[in-house]
Amino acid sequence: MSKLPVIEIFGPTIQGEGMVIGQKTMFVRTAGCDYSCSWCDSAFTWDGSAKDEIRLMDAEEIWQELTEIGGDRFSFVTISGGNPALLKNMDALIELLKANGIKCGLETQGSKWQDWFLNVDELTISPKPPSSKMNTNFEILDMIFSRLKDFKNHVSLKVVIFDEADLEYAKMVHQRYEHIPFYLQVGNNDLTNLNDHELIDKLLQKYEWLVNCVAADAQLNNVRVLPQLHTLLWGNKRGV
Ligand SMILES: C[S@@+](CC[C@H](N)C(=O)[O-])C[C@H]1O[C@@H](n2cnc3c(N)ncnc32)[C@H](O)[C@@H]1O
Ligand SMILES: Nc1nc2[nH]cc(C(=O)O)c2c(=O)[nH]1
Ligand code: SF4
Ligand SMILES: [Mg+2]
Repeated sequence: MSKLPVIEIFGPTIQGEGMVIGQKTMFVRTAGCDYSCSWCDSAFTWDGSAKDEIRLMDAEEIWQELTEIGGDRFSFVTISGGNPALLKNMDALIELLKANGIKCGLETQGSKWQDWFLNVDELTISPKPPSSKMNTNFEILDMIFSRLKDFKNHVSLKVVIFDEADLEYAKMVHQRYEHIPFYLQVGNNDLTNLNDHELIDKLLQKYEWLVNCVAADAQLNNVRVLPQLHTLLWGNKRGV
C-alpha cells in the first residue's frame, strides 16, 4: 500500500475557517510544503521542528486511527497540511472515506493540481498574499480553476489578510476568478502568544478592521469575511 506522511490526526472538532466553518470534522494533517509562508501557523509541518512526529501511513491505517480517536462521532474529515496537494497517492484515502460514508474537505494553496481534487466534497484554495513572501504562480492557478470548470462539489477561494497590500492582492484574485465564492480571513501574526485573552482581543480588533475595509470597498461587495474560529476558542494551541 502506498504511504502518506502524516503529522497529526485529531478531532472531532469544528472546521474553524472558510466556507465549511462550524462543520464538525476530524483533521488529517500531512507533512511537507512547497511554500514557507512568513506567518504560517503550521510551520511545524515543514520546518523540521516536528520531524519526529511524521508517520508514514497508508489509507487503512489513517482510517483506523480516525475511528480509534473519533469513534462514530464524525461524518466529515478535513485534509490539511503542509500542502496535501504534493501527494499523488491521496486518492486511496478519499475513496476509503467515501466508502465509509464520510465527506471530505481539502485545504491547499493552489500551487499544485492533483486529479483526486475532483473527488473532494469541499475544496478550499488559499493563494498567498504579499505578506506571506510567497509568489503566486497564476498559470498554475488558472489551470486549476479551468480543470475545476465542471466540478460538481463545492470550491472556494480563501485569502488571509494582514495589511492593505494583501487586500489589493485579494481584490485582484477575486476579480480574476469572479464566479468562485470568495472568503477573506483574519491573519494571526501573534503565533507564540499564550495569553488567550490578549490574543483574542487583538484578533477581534483585526476582524473589525477587516470588516470595515470590506464595508468601504465597492470591489468587495460579494465576499465573506471570517475570523479563525478555532483560534478564538483555543488560541494558538495545536491539534484543535
Ligand atoms: C496551514 S494551511 C495548510 C493548507 C495549505 N498549505 C494552505 O496554506 O492553504 C491552512 C490554512 O491556514 C491559513 N493560515 C496559515 N497561517 C495563518 C495565520 N498566521 N493566520 C491566519 N491564517 C493562516 C492558510 O492560509 C490556509 O488557508
Ligand atoms: N479547527 C480547525 N480548523 C481549521 N481549519 C483549517 C485548519 C488548518 O490548519 O488547515 C484548521 C485547524 O487546524 N483547526
Ligand atoms: S502554504 Fe500553507 S502550510 Fe505551506 S507555509 Fe503557507 S500557510 Fe503554511
Ligand atoms: Mg490551522
